[in-house]
Amino acid sequence: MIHAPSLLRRPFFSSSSPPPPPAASCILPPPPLLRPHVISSLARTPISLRCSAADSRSPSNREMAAQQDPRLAGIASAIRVIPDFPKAGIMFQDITTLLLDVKAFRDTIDLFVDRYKDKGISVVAGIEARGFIFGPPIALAIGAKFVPLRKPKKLPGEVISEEYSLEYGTDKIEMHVGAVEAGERALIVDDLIATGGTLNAAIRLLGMWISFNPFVLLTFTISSIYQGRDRLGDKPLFVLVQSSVDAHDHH
Ligand SMILES: O=P(O)(O)OC[C@H]1O[C@H](OP(=O)(O)OP(=O)(O)O)[C@H](O)[C@@H]1O
Ligand SMILES: Nc1ncnc2[nH]cnc12
Repeated sequence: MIHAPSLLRRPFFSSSSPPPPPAASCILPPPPLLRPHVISSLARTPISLRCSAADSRSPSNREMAAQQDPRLAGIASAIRVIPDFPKAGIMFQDITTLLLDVKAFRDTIDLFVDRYKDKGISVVAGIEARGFIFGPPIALAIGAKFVPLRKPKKLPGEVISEEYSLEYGTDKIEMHVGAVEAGERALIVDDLIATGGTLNAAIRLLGMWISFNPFVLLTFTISSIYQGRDRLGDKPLFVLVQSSVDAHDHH
């Protein structure tokens, strides 16, 4: 069971040196609770999920911003939540339903592109597997190359590797040597942060080649973002929507 009630009241966005927020991201909010889909067997039951955004911490500002950008509600509601997958106690945030919703998918990409275009970003690094879905369209739209951060033994060339622990297991990601060069400005893309282990490993990989903090972004996250966010230290983190689910709210 996931319990983090006190943490849930904390700001979920942290950065001591965030990227300059463009207009769209400034107005992105953790607004009033929204309703994503929760699927248990064939039944859909709503649980709470909040739209969120970058660096706004004032509830009034956030609520105001939420009203200004209705796309977040559509994105949040397009993410399906499946309790106890792949094991008991995990509230699995399923973005495959978002991909079926053309508007929500497009809005997701557009929000990130609006935020990160014209920031001199030359590398978008996507984390396998779901970062491969969201990263390439963002990379193309902002004029950056795409670098896949892959699970072990998938890349044929010389690689550098980082191990990390997951919410439900351990893993490793690898990157081709030479895919990025010193001085490049990178954006790391994934769909979710839970413990933050994956994202931290990605940052360490990129950090071997890029001297400054890479920007990182997620399409949505779960309640344990607070732990994951803390593990990121002062790295800029951009989250579109945030769930505040309790693992057994649905029961
Ligand atoms: O913050 P963390 O605790 O590290 O967890 C987040 C990671 O877990 C998921 O990927 P997963 O490893 O399940 O791989 P997949 O995308 O191939 O399913 C998700 O897409 C993130 O990459
Ligand atoms: N709760 C969750 N939903 C989807 N992917 C995950 N990866 C780690 N935790 C996850």
